[in-house]
Amino acid sequence: MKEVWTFGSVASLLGALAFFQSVLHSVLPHELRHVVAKFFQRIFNNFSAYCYFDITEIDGVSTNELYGAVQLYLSSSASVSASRLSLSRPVNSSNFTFGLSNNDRLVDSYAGITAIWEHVVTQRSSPSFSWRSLPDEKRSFTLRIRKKDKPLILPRYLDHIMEVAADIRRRNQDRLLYTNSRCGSMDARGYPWESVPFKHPSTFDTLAMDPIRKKDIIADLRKFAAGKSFYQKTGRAWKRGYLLYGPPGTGKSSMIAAMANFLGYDIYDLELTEVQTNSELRKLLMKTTSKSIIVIEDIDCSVSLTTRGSLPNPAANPPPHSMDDIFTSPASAAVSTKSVTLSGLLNFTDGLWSCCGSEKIFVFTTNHVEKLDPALLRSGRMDMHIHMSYCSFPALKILMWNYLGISEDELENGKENDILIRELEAAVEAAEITPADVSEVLIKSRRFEKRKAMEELLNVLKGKAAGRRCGGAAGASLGSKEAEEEEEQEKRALDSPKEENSEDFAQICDKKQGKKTELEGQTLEKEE
Ligand SMILES: Nc1ncnc2c1ncn2[C@@H]1O[C@H](COP(=O)(O)OP(=O)(O)OP(=O)(O)O)[C@@H](O)[C@H]1O
Ligand SMILES: [Mg+2]
Repeated sequence: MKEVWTFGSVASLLGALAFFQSVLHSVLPHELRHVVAKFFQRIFNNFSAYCYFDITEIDGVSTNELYGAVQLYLSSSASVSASRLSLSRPVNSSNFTFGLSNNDRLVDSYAGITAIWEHVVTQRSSPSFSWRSLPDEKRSFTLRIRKKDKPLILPRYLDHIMEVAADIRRRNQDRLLYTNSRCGSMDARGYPWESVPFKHPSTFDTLAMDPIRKKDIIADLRKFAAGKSFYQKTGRAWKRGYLLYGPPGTGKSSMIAAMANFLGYDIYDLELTEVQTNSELRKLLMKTTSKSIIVIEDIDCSVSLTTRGSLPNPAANPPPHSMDDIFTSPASAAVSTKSVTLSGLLNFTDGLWSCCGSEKIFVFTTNHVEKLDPALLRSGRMDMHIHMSYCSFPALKILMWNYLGISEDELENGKENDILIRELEAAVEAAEITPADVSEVLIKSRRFEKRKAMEELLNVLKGKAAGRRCGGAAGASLGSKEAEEEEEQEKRALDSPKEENSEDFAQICDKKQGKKTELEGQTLEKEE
């Protein structure tokens, strides 16, 4: 009886409210109704324990970055807790992203404080005049938190959301490879870089090199990526430089790809010959993002970088006649304002501008380390010098696994009883063959069964070693003990980057240059 009475009273109350509302609608004009509604809303807000923040998709006429970030951020918690989700796949991404459905809500918590998110979607009422076409729906997120919690979490919570969203975006999106091959021109948005999805499959697992050195590099990268507080505490810019040097085909580019895939960073492949001035170089740097690897390949071939802006001597340095002269003449490189100079490049890697953004890795590669200016190699600029050398047996084991599916254990354990494996080990060390050449042989012999493929490889390695021995006899200076010692000294100097190493390195270069001139002199004498 009580229930019927309650139901009856609620029904009559609702009826009275509807009647009252229709009377109000007919008596009060639209503007007055709006004022009354606003008044009641204000009273409600004053007495409510909550405050509300609307994050609209379009802020005026520009897209609101925070809306996109919240959408991504909520997608990470939405996938586990909500029952109805929206699904999307962004451009360049190979992953799906979950999202909060229209007019759904979700409870999140940050630092022990509860935040309630609602996704509000309404139809855009009247098509107002706009320079750009706006979507039919008006979308926004509303954040509801307790008024007393507002000062505790607000700026930090939003920063946290931006960070998480950037992380999700990076994980979902494939790496991007940027290039500046546009000759300094910009795109419609004033951006000097062009990008394509970066799909290089090289990883540290597939990279053939000395396993101990590889471990060192991985540890160094890991330390760098997790070193935010270290760099902050020590007042150092959060960046690191790697110099990769060695003969062609030893895996320098593959190493860069492996680094990018390991860290999840984008790559900026800087084509230095396309850059006309130092200021253009700086602009390019300013437009790179954090968490990226900036690569200059074959730095010795890019531009002449052997002088650091010394004063011009017109007699010794005649003015350049062609564009080629500008790039090839060291002095003109310093004099001309129309070229990148060594000091411009040093500023690029080390100056104040190099710190715009953070978490940046610079990688230079070269086949001729002796041609580089020691200033480029000093520690702090190029923190780690990595020698990519000819294929060793440990590297060969990795390639055998990559191409033939022969495991390291199989080779290591079989070595005692299997002469073929022992011969392979000796031959690969003697052959001085690059991993690229070994890869080619292995690709060709993949059609054979494993044993036959190994025999094929052994034949090639033996042939190469024999060829080297013959070649070595002709070029006596190459195989001499003195030359070996020199090479060893050079490696030592480069592998342990310290400030003094630049001097060691300079001495080595001078010595080498001296020896080269001496040899050239001898050859000339002989010819005469
Ligand atoms: N260390 C390596 N591990 C695995 N594969 C390698 C290695 N070195 C070379 N290769 C193979 O050889 C190809 C060429 O190697 P890569 O381009 O990395 O050499 P590079 O040192 O950059 O040569 P260059 O000096 O000519 O630029 C790669 O695609 C890869 O297949
Ligand atoms: Mg390369």
